[in-house]
Amino acid sequence: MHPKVDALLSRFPRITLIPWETPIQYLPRISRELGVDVYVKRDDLTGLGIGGNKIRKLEFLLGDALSRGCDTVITIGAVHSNHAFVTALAAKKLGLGAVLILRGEEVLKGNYLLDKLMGIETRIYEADNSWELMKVAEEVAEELKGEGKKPYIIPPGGASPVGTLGYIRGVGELYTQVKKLGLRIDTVVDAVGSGGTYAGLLLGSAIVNAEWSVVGIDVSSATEKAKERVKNLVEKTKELLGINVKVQEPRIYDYGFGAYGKIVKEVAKLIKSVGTMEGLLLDPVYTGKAFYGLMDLAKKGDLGESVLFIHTGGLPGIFHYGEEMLELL
Ligand SMILES: Cc1ncc(COP(=O)(O)O)c(CNC2(C(=O)O)CC2)c1O
Repeated sequence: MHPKVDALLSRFPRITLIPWETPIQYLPRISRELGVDVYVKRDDLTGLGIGGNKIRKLEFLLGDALSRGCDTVITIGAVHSNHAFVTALAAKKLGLGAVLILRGEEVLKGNYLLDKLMGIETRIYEADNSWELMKVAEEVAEELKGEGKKPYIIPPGGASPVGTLGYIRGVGELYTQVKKLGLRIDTVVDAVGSGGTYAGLLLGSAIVNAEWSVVGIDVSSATEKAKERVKNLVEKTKELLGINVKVQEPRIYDYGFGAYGKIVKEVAKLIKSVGTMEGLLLDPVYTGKAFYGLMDLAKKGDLGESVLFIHTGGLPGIFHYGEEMLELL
């Protein structure tokens, strides 16, 4: 771990949910095809349940919940939400209750099937985006308080200053690994949903004074909103940390193909080719679109000679949308 990051984060409650460092993997065939060195930080292997990027945030969010004596976690997402499932699973692992506030059609596939298999309480609502359901989360919290419980609300994607600490710590781990391996990384690339991961990568990279640039791939085709959310998160997290470091402007590109969750042929084909070329599985909602953007930008020469992709997980998305993807191939 990075001493400066460690010192900065040591005063915040954190529960260890990731018992190891996730590996960095080189992709020889993709690199040869692109003429750019492509590495992957395997944060799909964070280990709890389906793994993924959210576990890093949950170490601080659930650490905070426990330090406040909370006993029930409430969070929000789409029915296929990776974040919602792993949040509830981690809560249960820690002996906490969990209520998921989900939006969209109940389909017993992927993460929603996992929600049910694990006996997680889910409540389904109609909403165009997860943030609209924060009001419902507050109502559910009041209901639980009425039952004598101590609820803890986690916003969509864990996109709060406390959640953002997760990827500041993640950058500390990544930077130390890159130095130890003697790698030179020009650009780090990650998918942008709620913006918490990207905000943590930006702020963490500034704290360790990393040489690389950080690029976000917007998977929802709502890039200006994503930039605003990221900027706001960076500023609020700097306040939480009591620091005033200069952070690069968010560099976010739209590869949402028109809408969040839209399953498209280009991405389905890319998932197949990356899977068969490198044995690496991407998902159609987040990492498949993000990797598509990485390859497109790399071909244009926009990412330098050496790129590192943060694989943020999302495997259940293949099982939620697999039949739709198959029809496109
Ligand atoms: C596999 C995967 N990769 C990247 C992201 C984007 O992360 P951020 O939300 O931190 O921007 C998600 C998010 N998922 C959300 C969810 O509800 O699952 C928060 C949207 C993700 O699941």
